[in-house]
Amino acid sequence: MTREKLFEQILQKKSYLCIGLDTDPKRLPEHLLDHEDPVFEFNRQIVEATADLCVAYKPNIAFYEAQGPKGWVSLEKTLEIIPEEIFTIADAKRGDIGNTSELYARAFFETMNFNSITVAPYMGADSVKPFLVQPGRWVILLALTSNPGSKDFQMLKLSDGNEEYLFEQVLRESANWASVGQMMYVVGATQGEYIERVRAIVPNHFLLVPGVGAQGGSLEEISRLGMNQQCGLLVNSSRAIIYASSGRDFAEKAREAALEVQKEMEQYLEQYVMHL
Ligand SMILES: O=C(O)c1cc(=O)[nH]c(=O)n1[C@@H]1O[C@H](COP(=O)(O)O)[C@@H](O)[C@H]1O
Repeated sequence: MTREKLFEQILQKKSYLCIGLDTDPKRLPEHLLDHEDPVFEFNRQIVEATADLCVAYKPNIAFYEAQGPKGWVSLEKTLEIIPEEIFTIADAKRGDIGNTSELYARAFFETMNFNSITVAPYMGADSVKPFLVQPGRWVILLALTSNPGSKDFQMLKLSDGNEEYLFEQVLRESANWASVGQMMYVVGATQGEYIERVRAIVPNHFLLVPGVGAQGGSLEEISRLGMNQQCGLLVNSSRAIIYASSGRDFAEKAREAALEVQKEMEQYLEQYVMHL
């Protein structure tokens, strides 16, 4: 998908919500357990209830892999029922030596038809470039993650006299690997105080922002400090939406939770993005 198409969808839906399909078989509503593929049935109903409110879905691959072959089947079936205009993210956090990354790219972009994949930058340019060979397929590179451990490496100060954090060097260097039409960055919503430093280096890139909802990040802060002229944000929420209820009304409650976020996003789009 092109950046223009993504922005078009954001304007049309007045939303930059990404819903995380982190579907844990242990958290499925009981009445779904009789279905042949309960995980798929759960996803199907979530997608049906929320597709007009979000612009992206992000299945976290761990939730599917953990179930072995049947998990991959649930994932493929889920991908097939996501409407074509919606951006899809394989949250797989991959990256390896070149020829291995090529196979990861084939797995998620050819065997499966994802628009994008999350990739770890630690192994450097040659581990990321194999994901960038097809136009319209995106790399979403981990820059400043939402978890407490982000301090362990990403926040280390480099000893080159510039007083930069390691995550800033990751942004600066990797911005040369692809255009703004093929690269996005993960920046946690819990990292609001650093968002201006991120935008100083990558003003035009889209950022995938997880960490609102269950992890407590502020949608208002990330929107105010992180938006650019093309919105430039995809804000993910997983548990707070898909597990809004554990009963028969789970899809309806997921819709209500998504609608609440979308309404707030509509306000920020009007306030901060001039195009509306
Ligand atoms: O790459 C990610 O999506 C990601 C990066 C990060 O820094 N923090 C983070 O929480 N995530 C993912 O975003 C989702 C957050 O889920 P909730 O906390 O339930 O909204 C999970 O799938 C995480 O794996």
